[in-house]
Amino acid sequence: MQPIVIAPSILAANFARLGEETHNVLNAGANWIHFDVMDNHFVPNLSFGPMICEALRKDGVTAPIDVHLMVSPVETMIRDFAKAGASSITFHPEATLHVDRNIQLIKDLGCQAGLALNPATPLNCLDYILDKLDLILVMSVNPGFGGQSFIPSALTKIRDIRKKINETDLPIRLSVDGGVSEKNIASIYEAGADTFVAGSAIFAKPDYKHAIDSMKQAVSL
Ligand SMILES: O=C(CO)[C@@H](O)[C@H](O)COP(=O)(O)O
Repeated sequence: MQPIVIAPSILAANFARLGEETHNVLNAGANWIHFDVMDNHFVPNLSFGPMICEALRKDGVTAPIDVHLMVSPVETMIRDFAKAGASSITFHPEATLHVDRNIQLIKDLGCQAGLALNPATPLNCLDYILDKLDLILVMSVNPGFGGQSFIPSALTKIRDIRKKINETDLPIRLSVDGGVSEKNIASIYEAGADTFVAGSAIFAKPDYKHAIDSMKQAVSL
């Protein structure tokens, strides 16, 4: 298992003060910044693109930026986000005919490669590519919006993926995204996740440090 990572999703931040909000969660103890990219095509919502990622880098954000592409097609955005300073880039297998090629593209551009699985996406999408991945992102809500409730069947999926990862002996991260909070993070961790994406459970709280510390304490860090 990899060291625990708390990755606030800035989708839930105040967009009018995005730079300040990003620095605030990092100063409050966040390990990564999770960057949700929505295109109103693959998912029914529109968020932000590579220019915002680049602006955060120019504003002095040095922490890993974990880009989650909820877009189709993916190739152009992979190239643009790698250029804009993304550390990892994750896409959905349903968004492209060429999963293997796009994993390779991400790596060739110097980023870590991830695959995101929607709640109903079967695990056989990991066949033949598992050893090429740096990260698997389990969606515990249907993608498109923050503030939804955690879908309990995600716990079974996390356990099943953890078994697969452990069989490889590779340092593949298992990330969980959607409805993660200080109340359920312990059960998600026990199921086998090591990376926790949380939007409203952090940004809707008045004290980001208290919110992040509560999550870390719940997994005994
Ligand atoms: O990618 C998504 C939604 O599509 C997530 O990153 C959510 O934005 C997480 O938000 P909360 O469920 O934690 O509010």
